[in-house]
Amino acid sequence: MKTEDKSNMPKVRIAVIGKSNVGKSDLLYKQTLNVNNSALEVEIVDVCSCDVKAFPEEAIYWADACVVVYDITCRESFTQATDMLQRVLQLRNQMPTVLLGNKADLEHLRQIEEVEGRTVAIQNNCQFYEVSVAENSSAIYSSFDMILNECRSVQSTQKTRKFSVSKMIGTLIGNGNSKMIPSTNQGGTVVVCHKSDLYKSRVLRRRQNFTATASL
Ligand SMILES: Nc1nc2c(ncn2[C@@H]2O[C@H](COP(=O)(O)OP(=O)(O)OP(=O)(O)O)[C@@H](O)[C@H]2O)c(=O)[nH]1
Repeated sequence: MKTEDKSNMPKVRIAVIGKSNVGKSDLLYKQTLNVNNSALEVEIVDVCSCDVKAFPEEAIYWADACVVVYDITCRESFTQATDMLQRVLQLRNQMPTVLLGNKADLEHLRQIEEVEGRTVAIQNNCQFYEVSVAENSSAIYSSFDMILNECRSVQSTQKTRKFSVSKMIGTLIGNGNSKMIPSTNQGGTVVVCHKSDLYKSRVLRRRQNFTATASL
């Protein structure tokens, strides 16, 4: 793909968080996305094992969406995921978020019933899936499709709002002629502060240039 094409591509940044050993890295390496034919650049940060004490706040501000992972065979990972989910939504209550219960292939070792995960997700108003990265379950793809679609719908709402703000400012400064006012945020009417300005890479491993296609 040409560089200029890529620079115009919508971008989605996803933070993946959860206790150590729940399968975050495997989830990312195996992930491929292919929904319809609209290009979307996806940047994923695998936030190395973290807990609420060392909560990756910067990554949450940087991201457009968050995936919280636990291991269905480990009660502690579920407790941590629950705390982390609440913390994420305290910081960014409108952020598209999904709770994933991984290692669903290890049914005989299960410590967390599916209904427990689903209940926490409902209480926090986020999506929930049980998946098995080992078995490459289709729920992995459904969860990422869902989160990308949610992000793109948020982004398109934001674009509409920016356009409206430009027009409103034009009206306020007494210039009703839309030809004289930039209809986009170029030309200094609206300053966009990128979340990446808030982001520091110190505590994170970045997976860049992860390109996917998605719907909308
Ligand atoms: N049975 C089974 N094992 C899995 C699954 N997903 C990951 N694993 C295994 O779980 C272990 C931990 O996976 P990682 O991807 O390294 O976990 P992580 O969350 O990135 O761990 P940290 O890097 O310590 O944060 C590895 O041995 C994986 O092979 C799964 O769906 N089922």
